[in-house]
Amino acid sequence: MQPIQRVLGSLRTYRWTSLGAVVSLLLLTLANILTPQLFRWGIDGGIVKKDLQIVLYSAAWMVVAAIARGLFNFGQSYLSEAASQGVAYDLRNKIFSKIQNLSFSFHDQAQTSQLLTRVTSDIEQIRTFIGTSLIQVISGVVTLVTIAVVLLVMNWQLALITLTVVPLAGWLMARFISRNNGLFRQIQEQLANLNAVLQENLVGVRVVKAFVRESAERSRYTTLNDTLVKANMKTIVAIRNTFPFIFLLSNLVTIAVFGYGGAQVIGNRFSIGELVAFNSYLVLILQPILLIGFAAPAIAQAAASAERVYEVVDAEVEIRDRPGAVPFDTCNGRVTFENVSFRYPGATKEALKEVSFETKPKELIAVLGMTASGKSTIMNLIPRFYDVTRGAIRIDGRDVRDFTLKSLRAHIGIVFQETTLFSGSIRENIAYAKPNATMEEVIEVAKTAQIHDFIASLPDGYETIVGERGIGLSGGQKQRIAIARTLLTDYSILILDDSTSAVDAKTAAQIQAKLDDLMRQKACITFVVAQRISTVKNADRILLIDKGRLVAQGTHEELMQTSTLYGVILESQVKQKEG
Ligand SMILES: Nc1ncnc2c1ncn2[C@@H]1O[C@H](COP(=O)(O)OP(=O)(O)OP(=O)(O)O)[C@@H](O)[C@H]1O
Repeated sequence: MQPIQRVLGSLRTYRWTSLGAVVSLLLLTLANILTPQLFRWGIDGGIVKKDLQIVLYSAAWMVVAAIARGLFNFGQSYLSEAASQGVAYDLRNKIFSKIQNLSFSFHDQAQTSQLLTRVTSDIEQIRTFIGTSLIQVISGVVTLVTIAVVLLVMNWQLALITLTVVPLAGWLMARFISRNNGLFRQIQEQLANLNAVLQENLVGVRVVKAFVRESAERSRYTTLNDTLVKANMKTIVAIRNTFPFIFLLSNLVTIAVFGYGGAQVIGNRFSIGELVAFNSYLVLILQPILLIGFAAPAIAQAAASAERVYEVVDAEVEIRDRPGAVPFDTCNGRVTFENVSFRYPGATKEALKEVSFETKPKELIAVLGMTASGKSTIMNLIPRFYDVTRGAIRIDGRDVRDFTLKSLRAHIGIVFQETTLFSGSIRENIAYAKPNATMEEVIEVAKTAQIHDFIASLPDGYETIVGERGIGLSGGQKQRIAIARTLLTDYSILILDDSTSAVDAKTAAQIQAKLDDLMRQKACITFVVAQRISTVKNADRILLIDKGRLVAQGTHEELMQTSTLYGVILESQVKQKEG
């Protein structure tokens, strides 16, 4: 379906509001068209015949028409605004919940600034289209047709002279739009580019400063800003090249109407009042052409915006519940990777190749390997952030794809490698997945994550507000809050993906010691992507990953004996520690 048609279709939800807007618009047009007729009546029946009563009557009716115009104008703009706000509201909610549902693979490929533009400025374009451009076009067409009919009925010869302005002005407008359509699109794109640079700089302000790239970034922004101003100036020039001709045309037609109409008045074939009314219609008839002309590029922009918005709304949710999926409620701790191979969407190489292992209940599994060997990828497959390309992952013998996604993820507590905190208090951040948690519960997990003492030392304690990216906290503090947040969930499988990398070795060991007890009590199985020897030594089993393959597994002592790679990794870490 064409995007614009779809936008119009979404007005169905607001059918009565939209209908009200159109009815108000028709009444407004009627009031507009009646006014010159009242003038005609006042002049011909009143002024010419020296009948004061008719003059007063016509003046009174003109007041009524003016009030009606004001009312219908308000009604039309209020109702069309309400309908457009409603459609924008629905679209914003729809795209937001879609973004929430879309799989990791979508977010891997989508650019944040692009998504932001879709949710904000693209939806705004659609709203302007419904609230303004659409009404302009309907109003323009209705006014044009009605005035044309009225003029033809009043005096067909004069009407034909007057109406010549319509195709000529229409042609000039069409030429203006076709010549400048690319320019309008270019302006939109340049605005988007400018916003992208702004967003990048806001997010990466620290990097910019650290690399002393302020002036380079400033000149990048200024260059784009210049281009935008130049493009905007081009439209002004284009407008200057077109619109004076349209006004000239209208003046010429006014003169022609005055000359030809005047002659007809002298010949008593036409009244003065009719001539005045004709002239008023001439002014009225130009308006819709200009309005339709200006609405055209806005409609083209709205169509492009709608296409981008619907692209996200229609994007396929790759990871979803299978028919007949069952809830995941109990876990006995047997996680099986069965010849698992995985390739990231769009990637050329497999990130995991034929990985097979099986865990035993209550095991603490450490996953170790060189950087980019595939450790996080293994972790990502268990909660189905991605689905395996080949093979299967089972929990207690059942394929993870047979569980409902919601229940599966609700029972997997994961601490990501990169920490994201939300704006709000520390308490809110820790209780993110369990907003009704008691203060005791929050404090308990904070103690386990070795962050309670720090939080308690803050003037506002747990109510301290952290910025959208956790500004004001060190990397290690953020990581520990993230651990506390996960510990408060209803996990039975716990995944810690290098989650203490920014915490010092001593604190990490304390967290580990506390976690060991907890994990063994509460989790049926724990995976730790680890770099530290202490973690690895404590593990019941170590999975050694190299270039996407599981190359060895066993306890620390076993691997020390059997794996050269393990020796190499450990040695590098010992050196790192000593260093
Ligand atoms: N979202 C993604 N899209 C495409 N390729 C990816 C994606 N994430 C990771 N990869 C690739 O998959 C491979 C394994 O990455 P993974 O993050 O699993 O490694 P890792 O062992 O956890 O590394 P590190 O220790 O550096 O965190 C890498 O080659 C990486 O480039």
